Amino acid sequence: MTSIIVARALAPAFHRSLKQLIKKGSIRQLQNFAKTLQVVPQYRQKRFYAEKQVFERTKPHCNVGTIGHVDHGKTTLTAAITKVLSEQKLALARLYQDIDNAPEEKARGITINVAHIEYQTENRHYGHTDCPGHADYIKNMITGAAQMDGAIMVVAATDGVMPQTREHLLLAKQIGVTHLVVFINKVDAADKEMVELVEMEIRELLTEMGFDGDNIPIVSGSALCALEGKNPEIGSEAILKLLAEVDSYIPTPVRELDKPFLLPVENTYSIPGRGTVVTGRLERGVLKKGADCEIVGYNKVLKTVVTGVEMFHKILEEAQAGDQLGALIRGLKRDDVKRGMVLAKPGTVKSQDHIESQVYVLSKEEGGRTKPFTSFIQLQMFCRTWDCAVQVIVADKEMVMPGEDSRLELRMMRPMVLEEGQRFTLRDGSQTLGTGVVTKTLARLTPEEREAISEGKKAREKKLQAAK
Ligand SMILES: Nc1nc2c(ncn2[C@@H]2O[C@H](COP(=O)(O)OP(=O)(O)OP(=O)(O)O)[C@@H](O)[C@H]2O)c(=O)[nH]1
Ligand SMILES: [Mg+2]
Repeated sequence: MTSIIVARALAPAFHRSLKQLIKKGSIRQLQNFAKTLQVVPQYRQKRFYAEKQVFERTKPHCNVGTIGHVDHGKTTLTAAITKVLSEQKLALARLYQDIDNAPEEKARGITINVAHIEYQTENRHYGHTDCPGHADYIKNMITGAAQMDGAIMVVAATDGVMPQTREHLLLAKQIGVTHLVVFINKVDAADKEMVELVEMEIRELLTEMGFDGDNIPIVSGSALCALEGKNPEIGSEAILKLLAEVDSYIPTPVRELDKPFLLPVENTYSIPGRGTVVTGRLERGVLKKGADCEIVGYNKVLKTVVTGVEMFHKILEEAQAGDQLGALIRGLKRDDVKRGMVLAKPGTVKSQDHIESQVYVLSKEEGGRTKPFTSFIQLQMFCRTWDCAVQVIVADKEMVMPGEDSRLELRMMRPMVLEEGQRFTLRDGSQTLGTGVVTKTLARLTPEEREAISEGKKAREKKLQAAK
């Protein structure tokens, strides 16, 4: 008791030294220090973070999340994972209530309820997303509020495959989450045959949807038992088995630095005596002085060489993804290059003017439209540093209501650099209509089709006139 009182009194000093140690100390020193802090309750949490800070640099990071039908146990499983890992000091145990009452987040004008949880296994560090409701899953996946490198799909043995199991799976597939691990939950409340039947049903569904149904790992257990510390064989052991599968089956994403460089052009300048400079934030890769590159967009592909890279008025040998930089380019005039174009490694990007996408349309409360829309509506698409007029074809229904998601075909007035998985915003005049992700690039538009875009625009204007 006395030691606690003394330690409490010393806490501010501890905090200062902790900061110092995190900056300068060795791992051993930091861990010893962390042990001392264990006696002070308010520092227990800090201790975890102190350790985590040490671990973080040595483990690759991976983003996952739980998906699946309502009430199948996603949140219970999330809580159970943190509980089981906390016993190995690899996570902070999070209560079910803490996860389920996640604070609201705003992503591009859309309110999403989503819990971001953190834990680690021996091999990796994880960011984990759990959403409290179906609508939040849809929004979260489309807007990328928490981008998943892989997902844990939860199916209750008591129910089997249900409508939202399918829907979340379909959406995952659409937006490019290809690696899944399945957890059959609530086996404490189902018999063995039932569990086997559900597993067969899941494999069939996965295959039907184009996933690797034969090889995707399926683990069965009970999240509730794990959370309550009962029946370890279907409780904590099943959780550890699940995590081992997640560790091995979901690949660590390729670091952005390993990808070919790409710089969306924000501005162009002409510097007397030196040439043209383009500026922007390097989205991925490493950009070095002397690199051959292509500048693509607005129907042009310009070849050039980067003759210098600068950041904050300092010369750099190489810039890395995330850097805000200026690149001096050879042989091009300032007017050749425009904001919205992309500077990239030759042959790695392509212009598109026709795509398929999955779009979430904002509800009225989120600042979106009050009325539904149908095909041939003309909108403005915003992506990276460019924007462009698009014609919309609603692919999967008659009309789209505010607050719904839909598959939209977009026909663009001019070709710009676009890739599958890229996110964008659609606006209607000064109002944001929705946000989406490119799911497929389609064949380039023919001149006739492009003509039809402007005709469609005229037709729509006529219709609007008539309605008035
Ligand atoms: N018997 C049993 N019940 C469980 C198990 N896991 C979860 N439950 C119960 O199932 C109910 C739903 O669990 P949640 O974790 O809230 O489910 P969810 O998938 O997060 O639900 P939503 O977020 O509403 O979609 C709760 O009453 C849990 O206690 C389990 O392993 N066995
Ligand atoms: Mg939940």
